[in-house]
Amino acid sequence: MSTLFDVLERLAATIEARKGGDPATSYTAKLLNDPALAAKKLGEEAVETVIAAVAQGPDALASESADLLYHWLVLMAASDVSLDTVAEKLAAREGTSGIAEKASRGGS
Ligand SMILES: N=c1c2ncn([C@@H]3O[C@H](COP(=O)(O)OP(=O)(O)OP(=O)(O)O)[C@@H](O)[C@H]3O)c2ncn1[C@@H]1O[C@H](COP(=O)(O)O)[C@@H](O)[C@H]1O
Repeated sequence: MSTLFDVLERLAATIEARKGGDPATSYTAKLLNDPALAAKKLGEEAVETVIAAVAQGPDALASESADLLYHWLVLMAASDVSLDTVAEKLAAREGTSGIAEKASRGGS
């Protein structure tokens, strides 16, 4: 069975390969050609994920999460943000509690 990480890696490669593709035959290419549309779709999928979490149950939440991750990967590609850069940001935060980090910014 593929892990989430395996699937995301394959999906990211598929998305990358759609750059310059035909928007008439590839939904991914359509979004890659229009980063604002990709961002709008990600926002919609985020809202749908929240609704699934609070009102639709685990299976719907899993499906909406898959939509969310796909659209997030497309937005990263459309905006030329490498996944390695996101990984660096997360790695730099490892071991730092969100509560401590917020307090260091004067939050409560
Ligand atoms: N994982 C996905 C994936 N998840 C969701 N979607 C599409 O995302 C679109 C938007 O989802 P919505 O829930 O908003 O559906 P909708 O209401 O019909 O969309 P709108 O009318 O609002 O635009 C739908 O058309 C889904 O089919 C995806 N489209 C593609 N992929 C992957 O990307 C690959 C390449 O796709 P193409 O570039 O289209 O060949 C595919 O083989 C898949 O692996």
